[in-house]
Amino acid sequence: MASEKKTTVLEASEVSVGYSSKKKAIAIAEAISFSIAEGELVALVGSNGIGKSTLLRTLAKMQPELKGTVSLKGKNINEYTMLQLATEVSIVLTEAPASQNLTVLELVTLGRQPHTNWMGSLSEEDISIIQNALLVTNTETLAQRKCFELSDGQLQRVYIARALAQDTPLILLDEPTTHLDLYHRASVLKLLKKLTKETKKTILFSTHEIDLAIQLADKILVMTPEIAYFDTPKNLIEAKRFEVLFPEDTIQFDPKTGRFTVKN
Ligand SMILES: Nc1ncnc2c1ncn2[C@@H]1O[C@H](COP(=O)(O)OP(=O)(O)OP(=O)(O)O)[C@@H](O)[C@H]1O
Repeated sequence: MASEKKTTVLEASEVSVGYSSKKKAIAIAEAISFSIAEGELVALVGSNGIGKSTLLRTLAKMQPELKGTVSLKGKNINEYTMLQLATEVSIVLTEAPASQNLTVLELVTLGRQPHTNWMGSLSEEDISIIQNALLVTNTETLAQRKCFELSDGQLQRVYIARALAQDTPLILLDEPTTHLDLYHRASVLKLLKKLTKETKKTILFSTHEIDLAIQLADKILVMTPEIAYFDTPKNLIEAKRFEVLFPEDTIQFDPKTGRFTVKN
């Protein structure tokens, strides 16, 4: 049987990311290339400060790329207006938002903004999408609670619900499992996996949970100071790409278990 050709959703070609001041541009990570297909769950891993958040913000056009091209469904992201982009990409960042005073329902409803008319009134379809976002993230019982009352794990699910309410084909998440215990880390990642498989959404998330990413992600983008590797977990393990992530005198990667251990 011929294998189904998947549509490419997000592509980066020789992209450099970083920050520019008046005088000069400072590149944080360079020559990043990858191609992510519809329905794929992709993890972005690398040590602290390597540039994961900077890359995610660049992919969402929140800051310009320094070099190279980011394409969304075959079109350069710079050719999209911000409103067009808001119907294609949602991004969940780690910073605590100013919106903690909202109820869960209000925050998730905000996700519909790019789709509603200028008065912001909700159609039946909007309401049904919001209900579904609450349902699949298991947050419907929290709907009337204020966001500041929630635990980190509950809040993380609410942010995912808001991204789902935005109903974009591509979702970018910056460290969705920070501050969560092992059970909730695994549940959030399993939820992301389920969404990619059941709704064909494409999800790229940054994480320090490399062990879990190896088990759950279809592909992984491994950022190292020299180069970014992009492949399936199996191929990356075989090519020994995880060994270079941390100083080997402290942390060792075991290719048999796909886990890191502390070296005594
Ligand atoms: N607004 C900014 N201006 C200049 N440099 C910045 C800015 N924001 C971040 N940086 C620098 O860019 C580098 C990459 O930061 P970034 O937050 O992208 O890393 P990260 O891989 O997400 O790290 P972590 O795993 O710790 O969250 C860091 O050296 C950081 O100090």
